Amino acid sequence: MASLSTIHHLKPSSILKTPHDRRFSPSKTRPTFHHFNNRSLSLNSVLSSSTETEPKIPQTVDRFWQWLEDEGIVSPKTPVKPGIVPEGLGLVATRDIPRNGVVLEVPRKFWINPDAAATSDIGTLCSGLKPWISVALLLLRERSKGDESKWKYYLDVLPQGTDSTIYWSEEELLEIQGTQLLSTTLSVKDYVKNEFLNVEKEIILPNKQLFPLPITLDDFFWAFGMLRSRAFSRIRNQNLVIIPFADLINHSMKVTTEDHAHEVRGAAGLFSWDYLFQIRSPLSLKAGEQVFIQYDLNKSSADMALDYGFIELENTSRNGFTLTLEISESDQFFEDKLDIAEMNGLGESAYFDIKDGQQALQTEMLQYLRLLALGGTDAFLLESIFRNQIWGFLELPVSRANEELICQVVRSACKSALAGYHTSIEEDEKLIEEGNLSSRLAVAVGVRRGEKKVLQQIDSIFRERESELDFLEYYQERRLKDLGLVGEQGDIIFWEPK
Ligand SMILES: C[S@@+](CC[C@H](N)C(=O)[O-])C[C@H]1O[C@@H](n2cnc3c(N)ncnc32)[C@H](O)[C@@H]1O
Repeated sequence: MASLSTIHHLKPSSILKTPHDRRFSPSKTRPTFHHFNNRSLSLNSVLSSSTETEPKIPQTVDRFWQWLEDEGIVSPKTPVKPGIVPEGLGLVATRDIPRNGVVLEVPRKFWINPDAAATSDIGTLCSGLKPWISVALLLLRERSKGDESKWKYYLDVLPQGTDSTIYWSEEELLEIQGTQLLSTTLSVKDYVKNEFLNVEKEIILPNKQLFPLPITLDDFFWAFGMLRSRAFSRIRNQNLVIIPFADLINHSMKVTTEDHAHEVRGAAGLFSWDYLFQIRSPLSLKAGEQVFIQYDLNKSSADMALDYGFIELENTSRNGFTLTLEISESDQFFEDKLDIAEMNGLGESAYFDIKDGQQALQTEMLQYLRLLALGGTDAFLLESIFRNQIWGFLELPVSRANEELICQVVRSACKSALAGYHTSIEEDEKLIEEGNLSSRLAVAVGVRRGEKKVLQQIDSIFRERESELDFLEYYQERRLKDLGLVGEQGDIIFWEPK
């Protein structure tokens, strides 16, 4: 049996990276949460002639609607109109719309995607750029053209930002201290900043005729945020496309399918035919009700916080925690373990998403954990003669020491991750119960509560396993059974001379 001392290289910190590994030192002032006024359109300055009872529609939105009409994208037959709704701008049914009824259609020439960037006046600069960067540059270039831009009226209704954590102040980020969301947010911000510095040096500064006005890092973040929150990604041939008008539709958890976007061929103006981006309503709606879609069933709460700036506070099934496991370079069996991991489609690091309520752990995660913990008297399994079988062996407990070690390591990593949050689950739940949280605080409290719950859940799975260590069947026992050397009662049958 392997003793802990023979596998001492396996410390919690070496296999399970927790979010507060990252250095983050926001200012020491207390966080203040403001409701973020994220739209440049001023709701009380320029108002249209909407009726008294309806929220006033800003003039920029009226002008956008007029433009859609002039371009033949909407007509009196269009069953929706823009409205001010709790989620910002949205689309509201003007008559009953059946489930799967067509809500809108937008011809290809208005789509904002890498093709549009390639055929625009910055097209020659875009070849070789990452698709999202070419679209971000197109948005910035068009915005700087003002009245000259083909998308002017659309750009005028875009918000200045969202509640995505990429826009949070340092004080606001303190509210997600210790979370994986914080560490992802900081990595994304670093990534966007580096991309900006590159694009500024290679594209923006050398092409002053196309980018006469300075483009700042904040501008670039604006474009990135618009893409993350508004682009459609799952229609045929379109991995990244902003569809003006269609992007006014908000998300609802009541919608449980993502089958709302279609690419069809049809009339695109008076005399032409083209591809149209079509949205069909996933819900049947009465006149006056808001149109909703499901943005993404697979996104976790943290993904939603980062991409859209909101979460489904009541829906805990999106809560999750990603365990990052790593084969330590200081492990004396590093090469063998890496070889085995790679033969089985994994690498030096592996990531496992654990969801709220998930009772059973992924077999692949247990295999990887057992591999990481393998050492001492179990190390013979790393020999090359077992190379093709070992992954199968690791599906089941290898030895008491190995299984005990994975329990200890995971539990201690969970404890240390839990210690990194500045509030308890109970405190978060009290805040949620009291209500009245600003939109950003609701995201912070919901995500940190969700992560902690999942960490507690992982800890309890391994606590239970720890209590079962004496009753599990291990590799040697299974081997003996396979060889017919274990009797019915688990007793070992010794060879006796006849
Ligand atoms: C595609 S846009 C939808 C139109 C947007 N409401 C607007 O005012 O332009 C996505 C953004 O709308 C907001 N949003 C959409 N659905 C929401 C929801 N269920 N709860 C809160 N905000 C939502 C978020 O700001 C999100 O980033």
